[in-house]
Amino acid sequence: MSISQSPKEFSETTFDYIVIGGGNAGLPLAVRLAEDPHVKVGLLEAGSVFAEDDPLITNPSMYRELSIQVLLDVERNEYHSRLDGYGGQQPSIRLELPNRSAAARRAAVVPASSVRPHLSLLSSASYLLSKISVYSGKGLGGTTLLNYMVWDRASKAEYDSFQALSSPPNTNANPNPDAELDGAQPQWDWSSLLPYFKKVEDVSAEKDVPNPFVGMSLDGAEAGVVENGHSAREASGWEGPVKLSYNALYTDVIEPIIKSFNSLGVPTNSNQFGGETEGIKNLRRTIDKDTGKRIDAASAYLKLAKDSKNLFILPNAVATKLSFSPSASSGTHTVRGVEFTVNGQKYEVSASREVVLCCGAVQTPQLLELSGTYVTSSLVSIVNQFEGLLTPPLNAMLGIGSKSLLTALGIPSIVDLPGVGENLHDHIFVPIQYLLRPGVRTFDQLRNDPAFLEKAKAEFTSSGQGWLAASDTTAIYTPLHRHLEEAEYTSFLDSLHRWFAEARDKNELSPLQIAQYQIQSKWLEENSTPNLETIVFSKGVIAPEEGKAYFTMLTGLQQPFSRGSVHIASADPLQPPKIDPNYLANDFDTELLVAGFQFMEKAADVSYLKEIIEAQTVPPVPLSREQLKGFIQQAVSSGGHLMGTAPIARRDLGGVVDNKLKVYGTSNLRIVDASVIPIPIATHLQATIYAIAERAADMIKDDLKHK
Ligand SMILES: Cc1cc2nc3c(=O)[nH]c(=O)nc-3n(C[C@H](O)[C@H](O)[C@H](O)COP(=O)(O)OP(=O)(O)OC[C@H]3O[C@@H](n4cnc5c(N)ncnc54)[C@H](O)[C@@H]3O)c2cc1C
Repeated sequence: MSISQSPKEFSETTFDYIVIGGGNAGLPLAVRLAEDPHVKVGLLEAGSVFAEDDPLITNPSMYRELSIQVLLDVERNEYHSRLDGYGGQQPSIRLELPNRSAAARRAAVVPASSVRPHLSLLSSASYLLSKISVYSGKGLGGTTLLNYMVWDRASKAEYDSFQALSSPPNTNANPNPDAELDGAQPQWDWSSLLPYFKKVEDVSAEKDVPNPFVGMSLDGAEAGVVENGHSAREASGWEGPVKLSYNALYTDVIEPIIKSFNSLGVPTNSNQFGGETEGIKNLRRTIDKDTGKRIDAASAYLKLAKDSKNLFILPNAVATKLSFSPSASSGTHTVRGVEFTVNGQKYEVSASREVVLCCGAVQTPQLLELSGTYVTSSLVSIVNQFEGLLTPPLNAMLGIGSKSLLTALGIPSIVDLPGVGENLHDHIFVPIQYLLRPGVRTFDQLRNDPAFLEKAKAEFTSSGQGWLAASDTTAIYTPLHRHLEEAEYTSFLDSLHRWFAEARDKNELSPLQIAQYQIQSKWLEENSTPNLETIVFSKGVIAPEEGKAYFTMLTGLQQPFSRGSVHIASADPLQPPKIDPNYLANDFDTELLVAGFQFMEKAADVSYLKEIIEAQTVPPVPLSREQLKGFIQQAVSSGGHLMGTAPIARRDLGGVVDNKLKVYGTSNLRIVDASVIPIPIATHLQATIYAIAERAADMIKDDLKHK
């Protein structure tokens, strides 16, 4: 493998495969493709390569700073400015939400009088700001360089839904999953992804150490341990590149939290990787147990390629366009090369087989919409001598995406794919925070007690262990029916169905939204997937006072009904696209968050938690249902899980890629990243994206075998 410093040399190489974006998906994909010594793989990455021991990346405690940055949207620090994928090359993207405007805040139902006395306490809280920031990582490793390192999977039902959206109507799933290796359209479901989840993972750190989660050792009847599908051992991978470990230290709030949620009927899930994900989960982490350091896509995968002679990585290179040649016979377009810039200088590089877009859910649709010209610019300069004779001119900018949207920007669309940049969804969160009674041990100790912090630093430096290697890993995944009384639940479903029928009849929903609704409403009815996640932070997150300890919970909507979009705002590839997250556009999303929030309040009222709580600090006063809706509008923040903008789905539904991840209307352009996830799934995304990348590598290799 070579990490090239010469864009010229890189551009003069003809690669078999060019991968654009060296993140969570792109880097693993490039490394796996280069396992075939007969092909040449080029990887373009917009960001830089971080040193293996850069503490900014590797020290897990840095994520605590990040969590405050992202969830509360306070000023950006060095951590962000060096890594932010939407900043740097691209100006930072801060979302203006109409419902967060000053006017809306004034009109919000939380009475001003109840907020004002606490204003200083809340001054950095996101719900007093009118913008939400969304982030992604920029650098070899992508967002795995800065994410919170938690590792989980969605449920079987959620992955199975990919198949329902991507297979032709009225056909059963491919009865023989092996058939896909003989050129048939592959399946996208739990069974076909499971081997790839396992291929990525290395859980060998768990070999001799039982899961130390306090929930596992609580009284069995109380914990109500879920036994399901595969055994925990069978469902996990033991030899993959991504080393995983369980947290070794738990704060004093974790046991009361588990007991409180258990007593509300939520079981502890001892086998969250087996396909059923409801319950209290102790999430794994991408942390090497021996060194205490973060494992990102670069630290995990580059070592696999260290001896390869056919993988060429060019950092600090922003891909700006693709060049195509039209195919008269089939009507499909073939990508010939990629234009990129390094330090403002333009270059082009050719791909003889395929180009794969792995730029994440925001920049992948941007590149599609700006996808380039019919031929490379060198050829254009020759052709330009005949300017005026050719219609349309060969150097005209072309795009892949909605014809009407692109035409409005003066860009002819070569493949009319209205789904490009649509279907944006995210997980969104709302906080509640409690001040704890004196003596309760939380991560606040690191903030409040300098001697404790020094001791923790020394321990981390000498052994990679201790409180600086520890993190919060408790998450509670629940289906809606756990949150509501039977009558409330039935009435929620009834009004949801009524809304759907009306919206469909008024043509307010896209074909994809209609298909997704059938799936998401079934999940709600059958309780087959969790709909809400509660994340626990054992510390004060929102303006904590000196010397005091807190715990914070965030309720997170996992399967929203609202859909946003990402589209180019200009034909300049270096300008950021416009992200419209459209959070809470659908009232049922607010209703679901109300149910999630009230469940957190209910848990805090159970004796185990009640005993250790001194006061609720955020929101500062108990809220009525109507006030709570206003608070949600103001306090909601992004979970950083943007996905779905180039979904695997049938073309007639608005899909952008087929089951082989190929962009419709092209012969050799694929997408492999968060944008292909077609429907919201209740999980943090990185494990799923690694698995999709591993699978994509096998598909591409297999296609080459059958050529
Ligand atoms: C703050 C935060 C915390 C998170 N925490 C977790 C967590 O704890 N667990 C979890 O599972 N998930 C988490 N996620 C989500 C998860 O990390 C991301 O969804 C996932 O990593 C995205 O993977 P990707 O391959 O789609 O994109 P990325 O990993 O972002 O990769 C895209 C790459 O493409 C590059 N690129 C973009 N445009 C161009 C271009 N034009 N030319 C060249 N290169 C380009 C970028 O620089 C980047 O390296 C978190 C996300 C955020 C933002």
